[in-house]
Amino acid sequence: MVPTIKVEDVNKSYGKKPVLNGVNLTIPKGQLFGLIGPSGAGKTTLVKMIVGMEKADTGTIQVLNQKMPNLGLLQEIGYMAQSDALYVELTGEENLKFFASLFGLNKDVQKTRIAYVASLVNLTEDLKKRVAAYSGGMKRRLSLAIALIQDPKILILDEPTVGIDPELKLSIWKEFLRLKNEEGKTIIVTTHVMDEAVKCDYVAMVRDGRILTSGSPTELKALYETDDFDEVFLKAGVKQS
Ligand SMILES: Nc1ncnc2c1ncn2[C@@H]1O[C@H](COP(=O)(O)OP(=O)(O)OP(=O)(O)O)[C@@H](O)[C@H]1O
Repeated sequence: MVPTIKVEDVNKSYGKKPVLNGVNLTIPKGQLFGLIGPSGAGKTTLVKMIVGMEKADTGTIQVLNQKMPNLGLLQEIGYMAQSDALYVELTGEENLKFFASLFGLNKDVQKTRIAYVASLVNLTEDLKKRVAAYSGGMKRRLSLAIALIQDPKILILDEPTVGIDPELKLSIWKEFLRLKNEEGKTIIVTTHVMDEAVKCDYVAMVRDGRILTSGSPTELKALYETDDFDEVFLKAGVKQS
């Protein structure tokens, strides 16, 4: 089977600082893939390269069998960045309409998609408010809604639930699982939070620009002989250093 995302021998430096070192990943269609690691590990840099916003110095990245960066794939990738890129003078609804038009959705589809994504992130009641008046968590939720607006095959979500309350976090994760199970979406999520990592099908632990270890949560717990995912990360780090 052709993987949905393939990262091969990727290296990246900013100036003299190496940020990614020989990274390899293969992500099949319909997988919920977690990239976990401490701040500064290189997770954002890696996902930006998969989206096509950054270029690898060496190595290759293929998405849906095409080499990245590739503008033709924009429609197929929903990306939620760590910092919100929103038009704060517009309302939530106007932001969603803007992105929906950018992706060429017709008026009827726009209406249906906006209603769906807004309800998913619990923003239906706030759609008419200007984003300038949104809280940090509401902005995160709107960014997530925008990532989903064009119904992309692939979702790349950089810390999607930071600043979101526990109840909504649970319902958002439930939706990720539904999107994967029922719609076959391929989803990459970066997180610091181990209880989110265990919900993924497959996890890669990143530190200092390298993949320390990877596997399903069950495999990793067995490999490091612990039920505690925090401990898996610590033990993986010790083994490498
Ligand atoms: N545009 C840039 N120019 C220079 N250095 C950068 C740039 N972007 C990232 N870095 C550096 O690369 C390293 C990896 O950053 P990155 O944002 O990928 O980490 P991260 O794992 O996503 O961390 P966090 O969880 O805090 O977002 C950091 O040391 C960061 O300072």
